[in-house]
Amino acid sequence: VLPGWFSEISPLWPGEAHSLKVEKILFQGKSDYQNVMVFQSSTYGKVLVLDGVIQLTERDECAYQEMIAHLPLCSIPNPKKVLVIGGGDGGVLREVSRHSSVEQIDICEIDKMVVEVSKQFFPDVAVGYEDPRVNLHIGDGVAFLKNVAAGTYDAVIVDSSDPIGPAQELFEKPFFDSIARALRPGGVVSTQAESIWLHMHIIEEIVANCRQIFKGSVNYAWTTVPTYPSGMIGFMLCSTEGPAVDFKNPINPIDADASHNKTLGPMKFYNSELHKASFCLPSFAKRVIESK
Ligand SMILES: NCCCCCc1nc2ccccc2[nH]1
Repeated sequence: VLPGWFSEISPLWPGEAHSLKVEKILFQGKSDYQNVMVFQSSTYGKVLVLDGVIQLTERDECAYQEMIAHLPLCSIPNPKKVLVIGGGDGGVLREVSRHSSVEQIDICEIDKMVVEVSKQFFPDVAVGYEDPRVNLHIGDGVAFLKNVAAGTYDAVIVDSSDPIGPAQELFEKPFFDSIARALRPGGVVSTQAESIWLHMHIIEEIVANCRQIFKGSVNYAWTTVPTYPSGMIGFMLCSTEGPAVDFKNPINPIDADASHNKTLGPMKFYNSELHKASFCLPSFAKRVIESK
């Protein structure tokens, strides 16, 4: 049989669809929250798809996981307590574990099937769960944050899917309020913040909410992910009132010699020059994001 093609048709990117050549479908399931599929692509390794939307491929996941984790953690001295909302594939955990100052990594993922499927088909991504500092909570991030004592975390990373489906609430103001409350003064948050090519209106709203809630700094950074429509995705990087955080100046380099970095191997994407460059925006985005 001729291998088929997977085309990513979604209301999130009307009129366009990125396609990948399929060698073999490895898993198809329906969890309590979404459809889950894994396929072997011809040129991007294995691919994780949730409700028809590509979440990661083995070939380019590094560009997303490394940036969403190191942009916040390399911007503050000595991060100790980190919370990941979403990120059930374990890739953000892998990257957070590279920071030897970190003592506790809590993760709250709503869909158990994503964790199990990642451990089965994406061992180099799910390796993050093997770190002894990781505590996995299966549940809704909104509810989880309500039970967190104020000022608990140095950093919160929201590795969500998109505002259509289970992650919808993770893009709304009350959720950002609960993050600000959970962070210490001068604490930082990094969230998946869509594409400036496709979602400028969503980003405009997110930025307006963040400016009301995070009284430290509010920045938008971006990375290039070939298998995401428009070839890129961005992040909100915000800090709460307190010790100033200059996201554009990475003050906390990763200890490359730390033991966990020896087992994980070198980073494939992030470096401090790219850290600085990732906050440079095209004019059409700058005038919306930096004026709000
Ligand atoms: N944790 C996975 C990150 C989000 C994956 C889904 C996705 N893919 C996208 C492509 C362009 C803009 C927003 C997108 N959102």
